[in-house]
Amino acid sequence: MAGAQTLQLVDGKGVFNAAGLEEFVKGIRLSECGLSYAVVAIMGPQSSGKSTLLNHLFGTRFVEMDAFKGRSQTTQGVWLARGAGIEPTTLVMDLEGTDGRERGEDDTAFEKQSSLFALAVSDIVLINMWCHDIGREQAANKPLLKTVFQVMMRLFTPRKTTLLFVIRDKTRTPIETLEPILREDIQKIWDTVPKPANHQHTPLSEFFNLQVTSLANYEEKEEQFMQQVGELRERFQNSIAPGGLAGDRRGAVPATGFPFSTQEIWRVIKENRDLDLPAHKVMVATVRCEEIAHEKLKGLVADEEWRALEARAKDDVVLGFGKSVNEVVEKYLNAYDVEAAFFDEGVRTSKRTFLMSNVLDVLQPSYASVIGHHRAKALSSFKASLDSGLDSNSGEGFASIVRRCSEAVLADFERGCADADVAHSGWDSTKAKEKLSRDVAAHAQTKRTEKLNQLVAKFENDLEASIGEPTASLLDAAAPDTWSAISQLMEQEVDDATSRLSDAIVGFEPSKEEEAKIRQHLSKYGRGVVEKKSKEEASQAIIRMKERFTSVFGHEADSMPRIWGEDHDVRAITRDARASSLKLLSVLAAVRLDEGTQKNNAIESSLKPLIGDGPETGLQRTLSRAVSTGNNTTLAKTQSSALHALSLSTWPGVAANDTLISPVQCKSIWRQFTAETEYTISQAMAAQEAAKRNKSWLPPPWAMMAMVVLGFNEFMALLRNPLYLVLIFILYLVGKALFVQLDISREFEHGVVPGLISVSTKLLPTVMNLLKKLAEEGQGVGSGTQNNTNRTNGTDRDRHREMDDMATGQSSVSNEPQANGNLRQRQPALAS
Ligand SMILES: Nc1nc2c(ncn2[C@@H]2O[C@H](COP(=O)(O)OP(=O)(O)OP(=O)(O)O)[C@@H](O)[C@H]2O)c(=O)[nH]1
Repeated sequence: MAGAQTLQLVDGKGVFNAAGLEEFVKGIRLSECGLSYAVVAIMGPQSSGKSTLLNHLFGTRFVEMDAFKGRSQTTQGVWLARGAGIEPTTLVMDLEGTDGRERGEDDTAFEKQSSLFALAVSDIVLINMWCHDIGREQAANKPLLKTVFQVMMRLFTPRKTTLLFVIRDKTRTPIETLEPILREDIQKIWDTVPKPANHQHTPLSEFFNLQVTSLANYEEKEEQFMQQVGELRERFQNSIAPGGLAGDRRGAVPATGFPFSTQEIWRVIKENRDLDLPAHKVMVATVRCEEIAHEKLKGLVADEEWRALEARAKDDVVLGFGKSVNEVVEKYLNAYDVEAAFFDEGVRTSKRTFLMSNVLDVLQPSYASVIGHHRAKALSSFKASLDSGLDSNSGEGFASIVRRCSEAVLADFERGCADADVAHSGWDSTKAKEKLSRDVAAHAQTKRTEKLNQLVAKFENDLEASIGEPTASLLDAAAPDTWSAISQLMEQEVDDATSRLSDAIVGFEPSKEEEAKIRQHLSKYGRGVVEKKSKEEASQAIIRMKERFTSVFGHEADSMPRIWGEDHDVRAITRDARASSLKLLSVLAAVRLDEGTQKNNAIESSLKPLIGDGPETGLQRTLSRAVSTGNNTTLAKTQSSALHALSLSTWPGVAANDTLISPVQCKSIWRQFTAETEYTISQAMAAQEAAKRNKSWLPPPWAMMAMVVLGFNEFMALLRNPLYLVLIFILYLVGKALFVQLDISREFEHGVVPGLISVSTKLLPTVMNLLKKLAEEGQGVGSGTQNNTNRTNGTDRDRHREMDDMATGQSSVSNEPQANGNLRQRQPALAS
């Protein structure tokens, strides 16, 4: 039924074709028109040639009644088409006739509804009327006009719609005569229409712009009709321009809101409610602006440029982020502005704000991500520049490097934030900057602590070296002022170290408290080194004591090895050696860095009675007797009470944590020491006895005389036969060799019987060995090599040395290493 550009907007049953309208609007691209479009509607009696007029006037294709079928209703509901060749875009609405017989009296309601709809939507309403009805009381258009004026009151605000009365089938009466009569008729009708109180005195001209035109009979004077229609058509060109047919129109709805607006108007009309056009306009603006805002937001979210920015922002800093984002946002805001330009300003602005807020919601995560990347980058840049500053050894202080680097990265970060700034967002990077500052400060603090610790550790190592070994050496010397010397050494080294450390930490700009704390730590550390070294030495007290004992016992005053002779007083030497070891024990017993000498003397005095203590060995008993048989008989009592004091676990006047070896432990160590050194003493005594024996190897003079007298014949026989001499010499050599090989003097050190037994067991193997050596030497004589000579020389040298040993009577006891070896071998056995 409809042509290509014709739409049944409201059907005969009053159903609004919203989907069709959307399609229609899209098809004619109405949304691009803004406010530059006009809406024209036609009202009038049924079959009064409305459709015919519109089709000729606007080039539309509304269905016309077939002239040969008689006058009956052809148009039902409301139809819509676009006027062809009319600028600006003109929408034309053909309404159902107002007095149609087909609908009967009940349909008057639809007449009212469609009339109200046409008045609310249109800028120009054509009132089609027969020329012969003008001035007639029963004219067909009178009820129509009444209806128009009545419903107009329900629009609240006049739109200043142009009512163009088109007088059809114009007679010979000139229009100039007809028009006043028509206006008079219209005024009469207006006056009779009941009005609300606020419009009681409102003139008709306030609501309508009345225009009148006439047309010749289309059926009879078609040519004239066509000419007049052509002239009338010209009046619709630029109809909305000032002075045009709709130049005075008010409250036009922007083109993009037209479909929604018309639909809403029809809905309100159908619900038989009053149509508040201003409120409707705001409502349409609200809905449409919101739609446009959503549309633009959707466009931005899907925008390729934005999506690329968003993807990059996730991974890294995006240079020029703010600028790029602003360009994208600007594009969509401008589009919104263009589309929403003709809607109510208040609504438009508020929805723009709403759009911007939603846009910012979309942008915010990416912005936050970019700022986060800038922050992370700034922090790592700070770390790198700090490390490089510290490694450069430029002489710049730590605090100064930190200041320089942090200022640089914070400035960089601020530039990054400015670069990422999104216009109108109001986003503040202060918090991010504060967090960066905190992170930078935390890292600097960590680094500072690390560097300070390294520095302090270096000084600790220095102290360890400068105090540790000297302390050990001083303790080993066990002089009377050992502890005051150690204390002095410690203070001196700590003072030196703290002074150097103070210079070294200047660059860290430490507070006075911090510096004092570091100095205190170093001082404490120095003391700790002494204590540690002392503990180490104390743990080896028994070894040190034995070394000391061996050293004193086995060496003369001039440090030469002692060769035990008859004139040596073993007891006195033993007492001296033990006293020396006891002194060492007293030094190692406790740390005495404060008033060391006094405490040292007190401990030494407490330990002195131990000289008489020890296991009840033969030697010990001898030594005890030596002490107890002295002139002072009260010595034993004094020693007894002193020994009781040695049963305590701490030294008087010495703090528990300064105690290295408790009195009880001292007692135990001493007991072990005396037991383990006993063998050395007995060895010395044995050596002394042997020396005595060696000295008296010649027979008595009477025996020598007897030998001369009784052996005179043998002596003479020897003189007569020198071969005996050679034989004797050979026997001497063999005997001497056996003497050396068997180490006869040593074997007999422990008595004659053990010596004989030992020598008898070794004799045969030694003789065999000697013979073997002689045989080997006999074979080697012919070759006469240098090696043999050397070996012989070597053997001679050994022999000479052995003979020298025999001559000097040096014993194994005087050989210190051997003695120590024997001592060590026997320690476990003694201890057990
Ligand atoms: N007398 C006269 N008849 C006309 C004129 N114009 C059209 N007609 C005839 O009137 C009849 C109805 O024409 P339409 O244009 O269909 O009239 P309408 O008002 O649109 O009819 P509905 O849509 O049914 O209300 C047709 O037979 C036309 O030829 C005219 O100017 N004068």
